[in-house]
Amino acid sequence: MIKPPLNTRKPSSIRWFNRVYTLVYTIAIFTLVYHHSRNVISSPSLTTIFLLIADLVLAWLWATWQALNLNPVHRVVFPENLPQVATESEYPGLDVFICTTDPVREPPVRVVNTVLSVMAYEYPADKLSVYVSDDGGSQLTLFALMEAAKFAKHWLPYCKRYNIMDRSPEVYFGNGNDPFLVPEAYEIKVMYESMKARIERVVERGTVSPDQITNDHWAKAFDKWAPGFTPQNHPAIVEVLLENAKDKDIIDHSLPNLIYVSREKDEAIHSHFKAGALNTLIRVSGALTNAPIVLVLDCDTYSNNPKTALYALCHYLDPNVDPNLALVQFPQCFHDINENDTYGAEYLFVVRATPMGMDGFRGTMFIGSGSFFKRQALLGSPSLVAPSDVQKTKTTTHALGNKSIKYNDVLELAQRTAGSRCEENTKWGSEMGFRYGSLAEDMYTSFKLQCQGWTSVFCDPERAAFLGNSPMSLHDILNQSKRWFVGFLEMVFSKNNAILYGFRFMNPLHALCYAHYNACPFWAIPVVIYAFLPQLALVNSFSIFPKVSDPWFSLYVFLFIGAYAKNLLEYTLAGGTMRKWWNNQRMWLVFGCSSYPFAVADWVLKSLGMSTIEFNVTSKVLIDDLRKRYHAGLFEFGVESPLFLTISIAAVVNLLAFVMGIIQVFKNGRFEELFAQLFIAGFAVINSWPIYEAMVLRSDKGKMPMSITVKAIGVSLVIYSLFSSAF
Ligand SMILES: O=c1ccn([C@@H]2O[C@H](COP(=O)(O)OP(=O)(O)O[C@H]3O[C@H](CO)[C@@H](O)[C@H](O)[C@H]3O)[C@@H](O)[C@H]2O)c(=O)[nH]1
Ligand SMILES: [Mn+2]
Repeated sequence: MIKPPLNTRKPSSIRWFNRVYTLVYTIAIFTLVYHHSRNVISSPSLTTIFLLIADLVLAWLWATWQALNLNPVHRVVFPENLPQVATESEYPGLDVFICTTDPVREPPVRVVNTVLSVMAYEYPADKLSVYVSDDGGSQLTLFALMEAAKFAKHWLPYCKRYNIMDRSPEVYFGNGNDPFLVPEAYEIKVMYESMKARIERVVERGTVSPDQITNDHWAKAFDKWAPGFTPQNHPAIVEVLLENAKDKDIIDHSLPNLIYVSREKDEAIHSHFKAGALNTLIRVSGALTNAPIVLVLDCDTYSNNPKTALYALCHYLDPNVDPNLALVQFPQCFHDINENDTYGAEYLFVVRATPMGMDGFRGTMFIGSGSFFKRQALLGSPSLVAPSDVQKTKTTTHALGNKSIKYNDVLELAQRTAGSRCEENTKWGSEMGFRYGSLAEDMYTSFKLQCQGWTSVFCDPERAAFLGNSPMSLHDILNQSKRWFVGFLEMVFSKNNAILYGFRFMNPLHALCYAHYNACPFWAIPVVIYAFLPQLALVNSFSIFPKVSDPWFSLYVFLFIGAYAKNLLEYTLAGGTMRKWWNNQRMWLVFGCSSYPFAVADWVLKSLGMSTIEFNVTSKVLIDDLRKRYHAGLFEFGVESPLFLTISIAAVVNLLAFVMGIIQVFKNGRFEELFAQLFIAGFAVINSWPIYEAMVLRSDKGKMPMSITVKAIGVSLVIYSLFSSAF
């Protein structure tokens, strides 16, 4: 008898349209390059050379993007068929890794909510362990987790009894779920609120006082914070807060393991940021529970669907599974994005379109959170670790046999593996575990895994599996993206880059997908050229594009409309709306004048040894005032940042050029010759509207700081006068 499937994979029907489009558009690009080359030869000038460079970079980025559209696939899972292949007792063990690093930017209450939401998974408790890595080495986080351990005894049975979907208590109680509908709800809500208040009090005070800990054993844990302990310099701490074999909830059911880990820190030794933290967790969990499947989460990405682990099993337990399957990736979705997604922060292309596209080759990227890894894959290449299916891998055993995970020898071993020197002269970070060398450790790790021969799949169920935090201020989002782009540049300029290394070890089309993202910071080149060159020529009445009646003009029209319309189509297919798409393309221009070029500058400074690269953690603090403005659809400026200065200069120059251009056309005619430049400046002006508004019309806290406005106008006038006779 044929068993019902656990999952299906179907190529998307849009792929044929994409392939034809790619072919036609490629011909158009070649024609344009021919046109430019001819111009450069017939009238060599900086203008023609810059235009050629801009379009060559655009062409490369466009071409690599096409790789993502050639074979997108849809997958569906059928968790209802799981009982046909495995009973609950046969499920593989699952170790969940949650990273946090800064109790100020990542409030412990939010970490606790993420922890509780996964502890409450629909998964056998004796197979589930939750590890929290605290890179901040903070008593506050440990205290919060102790509170969570107590509250879990009430929260977990409650969720399971009433089949609650929102298992992050903050979300559940904040969602307007009337707590009086379910008998114990009110009691649980009070319990949650008082836990939250206790945690927040401690966070406000900044220390944990002994009278706040009732459990003697737990009180001892704080002795580790001896004088001289700093987040950058302290011993390893491993605390088992809940042990499945011993701890029970209020209805006497066993609870999952809950373990706090803060790896040893030594200022002289590079921490490798999140990748280093995750590698520590691989070793610590290897010593304690050693589950064959590992779920990686950021501290803000709480579970939004208690069945997600079962969806992952639909791949791992499939009898026909590829033995090299290393990763089941769920999309990173976000809560609290505003109506029209002002900052394009849903990243629909990265989150949905790209993974589907890469899944058509040998697998999607790891995007940092919401990923179920096969532990084996993190321990070496398939040829070394002999891939097997996860069911056959031993579960819940550790290095010292089946002793309690609180047993001293076991804990000592775990603590040793969290030592700062235990990676010296090993393959951790190069051939094993999460890879070092890029701030985009997620993308780099999956790239290296896939080069070793491991594969991955993308799982995108209707209800989002996880929901995370997205920045509400423009400054935060630009800084966050700048970090990613520096990480991409580190990949481009490493010997393991997507082209030189990728082409040798993976399908070249698959490698091109990575090459596309890695080259993203170079968008800065065409965006900056197109943001200034046509405009400065325009104020001088100097025409740099073919006039409207010239046949070459129609090539430009085709390329512009073709690119934008296709982009809109792809965006809506990924689930976006027209308004969101507009904002998304605007953010691309904003990145082009800020985080892309700044990332290049950061990377150059780092390469010259003039600065060190830091992982600037994104703030997850919710500020009411800011939230209101964000939900009103306003851009949040407010701080004096060089990232705002460059976009402001571009906005002012474009406005100036557009106005001057119109005046000149009225005076001298030549509309046909200058139309393309007027159009580009006009397009930039429409896109820059929120910037003008923030400079002139707004008076709230999020407006553009006056100093930036003044500097932008000043610099624009200097640029204008410098170039007034350049053409
Ligand atoms: O030294 C560090 C720095 C960061 N983190 C953790 O890494 C996670 C991601 O950091 P965040 O500041 O939230 O970065 P984002 O830019 O929001 O994260 C995206 O980009 C990162 C790569 O730059 C990926 O690691 C993330 O998974 C992905 O969501 C957080 O849980 C941090 O606590 C550490 O554990 N140690
Ligand atoms: Mn984040």
